[in-house]
Amino acid sequence: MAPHIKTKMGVLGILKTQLLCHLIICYVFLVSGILINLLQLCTLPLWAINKQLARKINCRLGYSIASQLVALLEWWSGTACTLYTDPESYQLYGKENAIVVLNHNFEIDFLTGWTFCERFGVLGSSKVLAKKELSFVPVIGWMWYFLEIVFCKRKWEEDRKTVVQSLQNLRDYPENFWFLLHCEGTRFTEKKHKISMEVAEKKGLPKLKYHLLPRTKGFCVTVENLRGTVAAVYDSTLNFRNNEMPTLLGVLNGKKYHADLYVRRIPLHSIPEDESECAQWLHKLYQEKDEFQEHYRQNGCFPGPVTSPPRRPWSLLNWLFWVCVLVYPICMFLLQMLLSGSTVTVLFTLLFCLAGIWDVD
Ligand SMILES: CC/C=C\C/C=C\C/C=C\C/C=C\C/C=C\C/C=C\CCC(=O)SCCNC(=O)CCNC(=O)[C@H](O)C(C)(C)COP(=O)(O)OP(=O)(O)OC[C@H]1O[C@@H](n2cnc3c(N)ncnc32)[C@H](O)[C@@H]1OP(=O)(O)O
Ligand SMILES: CCCCCCCCCCCCCCCC(=O)OC[C@@H](O)COP(=O)(O)O
Repeated sequence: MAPHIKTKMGVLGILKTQLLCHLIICYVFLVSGILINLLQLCTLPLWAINKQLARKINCRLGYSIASQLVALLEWWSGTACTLYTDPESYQLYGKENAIVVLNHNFEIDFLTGWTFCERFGVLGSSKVLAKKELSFVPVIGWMWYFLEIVFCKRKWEEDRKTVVQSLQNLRDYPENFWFLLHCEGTRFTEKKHKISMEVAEKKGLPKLKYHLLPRTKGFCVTVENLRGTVAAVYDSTLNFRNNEMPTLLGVLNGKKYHADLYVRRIPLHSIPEDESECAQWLHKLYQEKDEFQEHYRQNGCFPGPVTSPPRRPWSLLNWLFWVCVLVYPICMFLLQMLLSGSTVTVLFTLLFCLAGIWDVD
C-alpha cells in the first residue's frame, strides 16, 4: 500500500477516537433527536384527522433518528454485516410484515438489527416488544411512543391486556414492519443461563447451551394477534466474528466489527394456533437455534448461502444533513463567546474546547 494512503487511513482512524468527534456526534444526535421528538409531538392533532398519514410521517421522522445510529455502525465504524439466508426468502425481506425472533447476547444487538432493517427499507417502521423502562429514554424512548412500540413490564398479569391491545393496533399499520422479539427476555449471561437451565430441568425441557430458556407468552400472544397481518417468522441468530463482544463505545471509537446473521423464513401458517402447542414449537425452535450456534462455534460461520445486502447511502446522507445543520450554529456560538471580550467567558470557552480536543487515552 502506498505510504500516503496508509497515513491517510491512520489519520482517519485517530480522528475516530477523538473526544471532540464523539462530543460532536452526541450533540448532533441529541439535539436533532429532541427536534424530531418535537416534530413528532406536532403530528398528534393529525392522528385524529388522518391516522395513516400521521403514522407514515412518524416512520420518516423515526428513520431520521434511528438511522443516525445505523450510520455510526455502517459508515463510521465500517462494521460488516453478513447475512446467511436462502435466496428465495431474501426476495421477500422488506416486502412483507414479519416477526423476528432474535437471540440476545450483545450490547449492540439492537443496532445490528436496525442496520438490517435499514438495508431492507423497514427501519422507520421497525417494532419491538421492549421493556417499559426503555420508553423513558430521551429521544429513542420518546420516538418509540409515536412509532407504536409495544412495551411490557415483564409481569404477564399486568402485560396481558396492554400487549394484546398494542398488537391489535398494528393490524392496520400502513407500512411493512418487522416486529422484534427477544424471547429470552433479557441479555445472556452465564448466571442467568444457570438459573434458566434450572427452570428447564424443573419443567422437563431439554437444556440449551447458548440460549436462555425462551419465555413463550410474548411469542404466542404476538403470533395470535398478528395472524393475518404478518406473513412469516424470521428466525434470526446473530454472532460476531472472532468471539468479539462489541460495544456502543467501540462503535463510537470507530472500531470495525463483523456481524454474521443467520435467518430462516418460517411461514406463519406453519405455527400452531393452540397456545401450548405454540409454546412447544418455540422451545423446539430454540433447540434448533442452539444447534446453529454450535455449528458457528465449530466452523466460524452459519450453514447456508451468504447473500449480504449492500449498505445504502440514506443513513449517511441523513447524518451529514444533521451535522451541517447543527454544527455550524455551535461553531458560531463558540466564536461569539471567544470574541465577547469578557476574560471569564473566553477562558471558559477555551477550556471547553481544550477538554474536547484533549486525548483521554
Ligand atoms: C432479514 C433480517 C432479519 C432480521 C433482522 C433482525 C432484527 C431486526 C428487527 C427489528 C428491529 C427492531 C427494533 C430494534 C431496536 C431496539 C430493540 C431494543 C430493546 C429491546 C430489548 C428488550 O427490552 S428485551 C426485554 C423485553 N422483552 C421481552 O421480555 C420479550 C420476551 N418476554 C416475553 O415474551 C414474556 O413472556 C412477557 C414479557 C410477555 C411476560 O413475561 P413474564 O416473565 O411475566 O411471563 P412469562 O409467562 O413469560 O414467564 C413466567 C414463566 O417463565 C418461567 N420462568 C421463570 N424464570 C425463568 C427463567 N429464568 N427463564 C425462563 N423461564 C422462566 C416461569 O416458570 C413461568 O412459567 P409458566 O410455565 O408458569 O408460564
Ligand atoms: C450517537 C451517540 C450515541 C448516543 C447513545 C445512544 C444510546 C441509544 C440507546 C438506545 C437503547 C435501545 C435499546 C437498548 C437495548 C436494551 O437495553 O435491551 C434491554 C434488554 O437487554 C433487557 O434488559 P435487562 O433484562 O433489564 O438487563
